[in-house]
Amino acid sequence: MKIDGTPFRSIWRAGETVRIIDQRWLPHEVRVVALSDRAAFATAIRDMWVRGAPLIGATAAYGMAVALRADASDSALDDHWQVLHATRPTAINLRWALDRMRAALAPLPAADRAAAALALADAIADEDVELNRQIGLHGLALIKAIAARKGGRVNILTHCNAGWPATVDWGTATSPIYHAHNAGIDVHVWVDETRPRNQGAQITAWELNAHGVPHSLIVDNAGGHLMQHGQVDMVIVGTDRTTANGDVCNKIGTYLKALAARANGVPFYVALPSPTIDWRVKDGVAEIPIEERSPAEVTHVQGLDPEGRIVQVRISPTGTGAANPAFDVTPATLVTGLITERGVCAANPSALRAMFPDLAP
Ligand SMILES: CSC[C@@H](O)[C@@H](O)C(=O)COP(=O)(O)O
Repeated sequence: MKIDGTPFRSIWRAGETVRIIDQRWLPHEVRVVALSDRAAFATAIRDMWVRGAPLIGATAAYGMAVALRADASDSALDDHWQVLHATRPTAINLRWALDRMRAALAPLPAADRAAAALALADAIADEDVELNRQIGLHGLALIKAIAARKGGRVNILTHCNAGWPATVDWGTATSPIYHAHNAGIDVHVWVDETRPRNQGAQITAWELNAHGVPHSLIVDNAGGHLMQHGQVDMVIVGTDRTTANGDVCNKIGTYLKALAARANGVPFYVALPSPTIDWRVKDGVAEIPIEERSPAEVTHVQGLDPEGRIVQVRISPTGTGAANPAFDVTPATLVTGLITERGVCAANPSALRAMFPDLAP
């Protein structure tokens, strides 16, 4: 997508150098940084310079490629896998990308691994762009149908940032929105701010603004009220891990939106590329590891001060503790449909298996 008229991806290569947008500074500054060794890649994923399930996967792939330049032995291949895999626990794309890299590289002579790894990381990044573009086309059909039925503006609620900065390009939840907007459909997006880190306020609002998509920022608790008053036509969110049964794990608060959507008859869609499916997991609530992040993300908020400095401000009493589970699981029964690169399917095991017979074990 474009920033001030210039096309950008969230991660890219200039020669041998891998660059990212350091998302900690959005929306106030577009800061581009180069990641030059394994430690830098691990820090960038763990400390959320990059975030969003598909981008975490692509970054890990490039991290493996850069790490292999320093040491491409068999034991190093496993060690790079371990270090990069330990960065964040919930998004399955991380493991998917690292497993794919290791499986392709292990049979090669050590001397050939680094170059092959870079080419494979490029392929993973390019594939992600295409998967998300396809998701957009399938989601577009859903939005078109609502626009035709309703005969006016389509109001879509989204949570967190499942936009282009969470992927390599297009986004998952935002791809149908961009496609609809580009096709001339009048779409308006309710953007949940998404406490505690405010990915909605900081990143989704920024990218929709940059592309000229009408949107309104809302506090996380406003969605139910808007649904009760007929102001939400559909919900589209992303996911960090989707089980073989169709449960979806996404940013904390997604589950409450799904409950409110069900109570108000609002369709609740989840957009995902197939690498986000964890075929080994059936029961999302019981089996998906939920990342617990720093209490400081809850007790403080980050923003720009009048002098233009990014600062953290305490909002709770000193001494008050905080819990910070970063994700929750929405059971498949609350999901209207899964928007994948191959089409829209029901969130149940047989529909998922029928959509991906070649991937399901
Ligand atoms: C297309 S991204 C889907 C999800 O990864 C996204 O909704 C999300 O929850 C991101 O969480 P984050 O903690 O910012 O990495």
